[in-house]
Amino acid sequence: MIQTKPPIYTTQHHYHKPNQKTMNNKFGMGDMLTQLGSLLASAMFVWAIIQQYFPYNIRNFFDKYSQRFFTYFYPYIQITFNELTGERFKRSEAYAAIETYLSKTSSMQAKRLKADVINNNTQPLALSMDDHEEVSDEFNGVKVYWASGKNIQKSQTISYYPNTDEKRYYKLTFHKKHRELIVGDYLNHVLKQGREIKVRNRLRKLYTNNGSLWSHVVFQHPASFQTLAMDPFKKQEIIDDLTTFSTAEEFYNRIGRAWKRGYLLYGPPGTGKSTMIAAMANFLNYDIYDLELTAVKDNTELRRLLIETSSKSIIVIEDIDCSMDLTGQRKKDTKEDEEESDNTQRSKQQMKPKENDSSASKVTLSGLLNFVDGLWSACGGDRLIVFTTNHVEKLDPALIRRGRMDKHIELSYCGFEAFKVLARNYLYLEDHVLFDKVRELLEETDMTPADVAENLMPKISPADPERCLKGLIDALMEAKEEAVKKDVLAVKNNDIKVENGSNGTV
Ligand SMILES: Nc1ncnc2c1ncn2[C@@H]1O[C@H](COP(=O)(O)OP(=O)(O)OP(=O)(O)O)[C@@H](O)[C@H]1O
Repeated sequence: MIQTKPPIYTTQHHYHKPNQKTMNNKFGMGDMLTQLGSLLASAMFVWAIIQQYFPYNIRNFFDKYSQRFFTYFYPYIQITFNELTGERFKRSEAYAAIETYLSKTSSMQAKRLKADVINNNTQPLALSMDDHEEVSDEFNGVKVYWASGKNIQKSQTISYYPNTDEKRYYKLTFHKKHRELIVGDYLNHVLKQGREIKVRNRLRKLYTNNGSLWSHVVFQHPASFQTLAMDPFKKQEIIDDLTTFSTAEEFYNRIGRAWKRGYLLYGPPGTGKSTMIAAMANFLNYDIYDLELTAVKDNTELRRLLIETSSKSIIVIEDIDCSMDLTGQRKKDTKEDEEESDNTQRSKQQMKPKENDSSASKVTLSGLLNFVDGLWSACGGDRLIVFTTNHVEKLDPALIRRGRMDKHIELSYCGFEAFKVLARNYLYLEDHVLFDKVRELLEETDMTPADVAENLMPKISPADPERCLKGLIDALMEAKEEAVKKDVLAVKNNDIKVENGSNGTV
């Protein structure tokens, strides 16, 4: 289908001369129409002169009436997408998606381009067309035109926002007979493609909250599922689950559920819970929102923070049992519980705000449940929420029931398969005569992947794998002896309690 370029009229200082041939074809070849065409062309010429040389208020006056006049004859439809929207002049998501979508076309067609560094390894520069440029695009054989523009408004007020007097926009022009296709399928295509390219190109961010405000740094963590030491079957199951989730937008729409998934990661300290979150973010190409609940004043602040999170992100609440009072359950903690908790747990408890502290967080379990179930679900886009804990048994069952925390993953002490991953990563070793000894010891004693990794860390350069393995074996034997000593001591203490008339339970 041959389509000619439409005459684009805008309220800007630039003017695209109409194509006379196009106009004649459109309205027939009769004399009268030819004359009408010339009249129209003359009118447009006068209008262009006014735009170029007349002061703002006169231009404004002419704009108002000329727009009405041209609309009558003009067979094209225009849609404007402004860059800044809303009260707080937030950058419009549609504008950003269009800019990204047009980047490739702009770099081929536009004469003046803008470049921005995106620090992406594969594509370091993002190109977009400069103001008052125009490019064409084709969709299902239909040609459309994108023009970039800028309105400069003389504002009387002092604004806190930078350059709010300059209002950029993209204007899409297409023939009115294609209205349905362009307004529906084409625009969906542009926004979807734009978002996808943006996600692929973006620098991912790690957000942390200071009270009710998010601040971010660039997220660059090298962890991946390849480097994560855990049982390969379990690992594959998680990878499959994430892949299914991230590509299931239509499925979630069809079954009428929000596109969300909750993960509960639990296990002793140093078993890789934080490392797994980083691997998940790298795998899915998602941002991370590391939510510090103890810094959140109340449920309202929590709601605000969560509403501000973007799609394609993982919202993480680490050590959930230490971050909040779980419906009074913690208040009922027995003395024994306190004795039981290990040093790490105790130090984390110290970080927890005191109950009579006026600055203490008033976020409640019900506030958190509301967020997991309702408010958060109302925000569009895909999001994962991940809770981590060292003490899964202390969590309120309501918080972690399926539907809220869909997948419960236990990260445990290092097994032989996990050790093999670490040996491959740290020492480039697939096999070694000492592996059997390591396997035997790992079956007999508990050592976290963090400790195993530390023992495999080469201490000299170039690395001596055998020396590292021997170091690990020594450490495992030491841990085994410690465990035996602890057991003996525990049995002795129990015996003493029994002698004193107590069966050891309080
Ligand atoms: N499964 C694992 N695979 C690879 N490395 C691991 C694994 N577990 C721990 N490590 C190593 O140990 C370090 C500490 O692990 P990580 O912080 O992920 O543990 P964690 O379970 O989140 O601990 P905590 O509960 O104390 O926060 C990591 O930097 C990583 O190098």
